[in-house]
Amino acid sequence: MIEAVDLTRVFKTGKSTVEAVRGVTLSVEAGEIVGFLGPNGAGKTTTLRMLATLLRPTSGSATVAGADLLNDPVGVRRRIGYVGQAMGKFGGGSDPNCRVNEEIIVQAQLYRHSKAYAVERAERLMSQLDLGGLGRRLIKTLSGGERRRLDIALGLVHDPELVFLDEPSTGLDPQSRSNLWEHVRKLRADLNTTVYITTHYLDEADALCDRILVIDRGKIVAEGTPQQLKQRVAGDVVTLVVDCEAARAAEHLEGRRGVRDVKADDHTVRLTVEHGDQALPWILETLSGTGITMTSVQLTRPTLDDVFLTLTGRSLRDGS
Ligand SMILES: Nc1ncnc2c1ncn2[C@@H]1O[C@H](COP(=O)(O)OP(=O)(O)OP(=O)(O)O)[C@@H](O)[C@H]1O
Repeated sequence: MIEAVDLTRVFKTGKSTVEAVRGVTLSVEAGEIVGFLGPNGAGKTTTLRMLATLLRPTSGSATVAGADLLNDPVGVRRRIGYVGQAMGKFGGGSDPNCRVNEEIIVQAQLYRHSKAYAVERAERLMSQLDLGGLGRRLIKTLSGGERRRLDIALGLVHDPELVFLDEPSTGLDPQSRSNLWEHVRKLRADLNTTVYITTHYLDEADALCDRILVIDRGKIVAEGTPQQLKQRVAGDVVTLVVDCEAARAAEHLEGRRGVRDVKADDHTVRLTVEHGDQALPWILETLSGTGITMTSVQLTRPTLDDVFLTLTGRSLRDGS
C-alpha cells in the first residue's frame, strides 16, 4: 500500500536549514495499522505530509495506494484520506456553525458525489463512527472525542483505501482515546482500510498498531510489532524474592542461556531473560532443586519507552 524509498525533506528558513526527514524508506501492507512513533520534532508530520502529497519531498520516491507520489499526486489523493492534527475544538478546517451531517455531505459533494449518495454516505459514516444521534448538532457543540471522530469521518467520505491520521488522540481524555482506538480498529475490520498513524504515545502505538516504525531525528531507527520491538531491545525482567541471601540464588541462575544482567540485593534477585514466560518454569525448578524457597516472583514486560531509550538514549516521554 505504501512503498517509500529514501524520502528526504529539507526546510530552509532564512539562513538556517532543517533536515526534517533524512532518508526514510518504509513499506506498509494493505490492511495494516501502522504506527509512526517518535518524539516531538522527529519528522513524523513531515513524512506524513509528503506521503499524503501535501508537501513535496526534497528527494526520494514513493508509491502510495498504487499511484506514484511525484508523477501522479492526483491519483494518490483520490485514493487516500488525511486527517491532520487537531487544531483545538473549533479548528481543523470545519465551520463551527455548520451542522455535523451538512459538513459531511458538503465534503462528499466536493468529491463530486451526487447529493443522494452524499446523504447516504454521511448516514453510514456517522453510524460507523458513533455520531449517529449528532447529525443536526452544530460542530461547535461537539466534545473533543466527537470532534475527532467527525474529522476522521471527513477523511473517509471518498472511501479511501488508506487513511493517514496525524496524532488522532492528542488532547483527548483516556476514555475518549480508547473509544477512538476502537473506532480505528473497526475501520480496518469493517472496511479493510489501511491506517497509518503518527503518535508520540507509547500506549497508543502498543494498543492499536500491528507494526510500529520508530523515527528519531528524521531517520527510522527501528521497526517491528510492539512485541518484537520490546523483546528485541529489552527482554523481560524477572524479579524473585527468596528466603536466603539473594546472591546465593543468583549464583545458580547466572551464565544460563538467555539470562543477562543478574542483580542480587538483600533478598531480591533481578534478571533479564529473552522470553520470560518460557524462562519462569526452569528458574523455579532450578531454585527448588537447591532448597531455596521463593516468597514471590514477578515477570515484567518492557515498555516501548524502554525500547526507545535503548535505541536513542532519550526517553519518548520527555519528548526532548
Ligand atoms: N515548515 C517548516 N519550516 C521549517 N522547519 C520545519 C517546518 N516544518 C517542520 N519543520 C521542522 O522539521 C522538524 C520535524 O518536524 P515534524 O513536524 O515533522 O516533527 P513531528 O515528529 O511531527 O513532531 P510533533 O510530534 O511535534 O508533531 C522539526 O525540527 C520542525 O521544527
